[in-house]
Amino acid sequence: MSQTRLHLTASKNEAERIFASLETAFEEEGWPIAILEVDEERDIHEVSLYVEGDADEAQARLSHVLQALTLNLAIEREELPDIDWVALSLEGLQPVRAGRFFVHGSHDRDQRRNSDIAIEIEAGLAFGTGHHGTTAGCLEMLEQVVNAEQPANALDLGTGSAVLAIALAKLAAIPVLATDIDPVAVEVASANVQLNGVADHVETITATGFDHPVFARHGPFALIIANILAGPLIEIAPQMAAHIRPGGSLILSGILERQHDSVVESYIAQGLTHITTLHREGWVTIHLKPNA
Ligand SMILES: C[S@@+](CC[C@H](N)C(=O)[O-])C[C@H]1O[C@@H](n2cnc3c(N)ncnc32)[C@H](O)[C@@H]1O
Repeated sequence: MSQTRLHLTASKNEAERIFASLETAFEEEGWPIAILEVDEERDIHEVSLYVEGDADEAQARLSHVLQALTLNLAIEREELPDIDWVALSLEGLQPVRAGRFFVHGSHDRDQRRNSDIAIEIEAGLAFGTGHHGTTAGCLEMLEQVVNAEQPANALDLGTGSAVLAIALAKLAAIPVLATDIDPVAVEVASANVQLNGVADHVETITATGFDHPVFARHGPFALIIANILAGPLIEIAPQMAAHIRPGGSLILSGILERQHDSVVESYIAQGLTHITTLHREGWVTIHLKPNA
């Protein structure tokens, strides 16, 4: 189906407020919404809404959201032809190495080395190609934790493209539950799981936090990895603590350096110990373990 892209530029704070309101205003449609960091120093962020269906109605609702937030921002509209989004999103995508992992698109298969754990990713509209500091930080830390602890199972909460779930399945050959709040991401995740030949190990589902019956069947988990954002990570700290096995590990990312202490404190309050933190491009990846 053809799509219309409605987009506008805003400060980070405005973009986050718009994003939160759009999620509510367009809840039923489930259309993808994205915030792109265009220029962090000048605080320019681009909010895009990909509309399948009545674009006039969507634009009117978006204007209404802006009015309600008292933001006077121009909405730009772009009709998107039927194109191969996956191919487009991979144009110019450079492969990335993080620890032993080599994350690449289909056009860079020939750059794989024998010693690599290669992960082929078609990112499409889902987040996670290994380029972001948070994904790369998670890949590095999960390799260290898996090698040290040999976990028996894992949860990748906020799986996006499934890059971390695939990394876990390839490195440790353990059952991995991969969840995401966004059904589009779950479709992309599931396709990537198939593409990388790890469908026997990875189950993908749409879920918000731990709100899904699957958690009654799965878990507790020896390893939970969640690259979402500081806010939701703090919110779900009690459930995280309830779903981690004694002796297990929690890897948290999507956290800005200045948010580090408040995330760690909220997990310490749930009976976890802070083990270590990895810094990458202004983002942190945090390793915690339940108290013995
Ligand atoms: C930053 S991306 C991370 C993708 C991938 N795991 C990676 O490391 O590259 C965060 C993902 O978490 C999902 N997400 C955000 N909040 C969530 C929640 N409460 N429960 C489940 N998924 C969530 C988003 O839809 C998004 O796909």
